[in-house]
Amino acid sequence: MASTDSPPRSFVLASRASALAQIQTHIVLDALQAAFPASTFSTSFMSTQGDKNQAQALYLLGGKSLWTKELEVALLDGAVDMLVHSLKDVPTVLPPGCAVGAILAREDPADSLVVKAGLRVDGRAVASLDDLPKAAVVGTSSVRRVAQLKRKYPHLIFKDVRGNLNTRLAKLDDPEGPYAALILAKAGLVRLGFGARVTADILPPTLYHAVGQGALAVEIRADDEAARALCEALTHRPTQWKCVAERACLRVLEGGCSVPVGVHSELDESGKLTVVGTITAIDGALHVEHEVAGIVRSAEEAEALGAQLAKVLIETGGREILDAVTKDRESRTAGSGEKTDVEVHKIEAVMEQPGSAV
Ligand SMILES: NCc1[nH]cc(CCC(=O)O)c1CC(=O)O
Repeated sequence: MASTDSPPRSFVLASRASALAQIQTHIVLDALQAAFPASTFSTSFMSTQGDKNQAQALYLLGGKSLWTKELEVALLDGAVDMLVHSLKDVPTVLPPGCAVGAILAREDPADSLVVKAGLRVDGRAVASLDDLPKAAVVGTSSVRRVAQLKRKYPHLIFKDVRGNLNTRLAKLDDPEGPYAALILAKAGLVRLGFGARVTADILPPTLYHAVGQGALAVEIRADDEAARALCEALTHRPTQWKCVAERACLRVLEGGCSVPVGVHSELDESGKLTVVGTITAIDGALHVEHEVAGIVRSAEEAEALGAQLAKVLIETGGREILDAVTKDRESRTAGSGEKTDVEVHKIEAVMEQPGSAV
């Protein structure tokens, strides 16, 4: 436990090296520095498995910790003290010794349509997905988005697009490139200063966003009480309750960022939390959707509500959809697991060190 007379500590904040990750880390650093002027904060940026493997479809990479593993190794080693993540990239089960310390106020969690610069169809600007012609190519690397959008737009072609946000926008606007539009998280575009590129939001019931989308999380060592106390001050309670409910739902569904689970949450002034969850088959043919609501007074109660939503989804057809998704992925990745094995060994080595687990 940090006592009040212990010398102010310095904390190293770490994240991926992408432009978005660096901006997000500075958002957290500025908030910490303002709230705790006696402590010092610095940054460290590194690339992750998700950054390194840009060729393979995210869905087939399949791992739940693509964006977090290398960072967690550095955290548990004590090389860094706080990891800044997009919450939606944080697996619902963390390695032993790691904990979510803070969840900051959420940006708009919506998914947005971004149309190719200057694109016109029949002489008119494109204002929504409804304006795109048959066989137009829409770029997104999220199975959740593809699965849901195939239901309403079976005539469009959904094509994987990888790379950081700047790269994706360059691929979109390339006059020789195949994409008529991309679907991207609005929060990332806004934080990078590309908010003006948003053509339209794609909202429920057309598209439910990812669990945790739009929120920033700070991951800490579970036994670092000083870091935990600092993080407590950054946490935005309404965002935290919505997001822990969404994450509890996904945890029960045994999913990761690459399964077609969508959500939408609302918390009103009376403390009533409403969470809608969806599971959609990869081809869009099957879809289950449910809503739960209840008064919540703590993160634990929010978590219980999210877990209850998952149970209803599983019982009403979700189980069959998730099993089919798993089978599909296994059949497409058979014999190509080497990269993942290497990373797993690395993290196990760290977790075996005495004192790194709680
Ligand atoms: N790894 C993808 C990812 N992780 C977080 C964001 C955007 C920011 C957020 O959702 O908080 C994105 C980009 C996207 O989905 O378009």
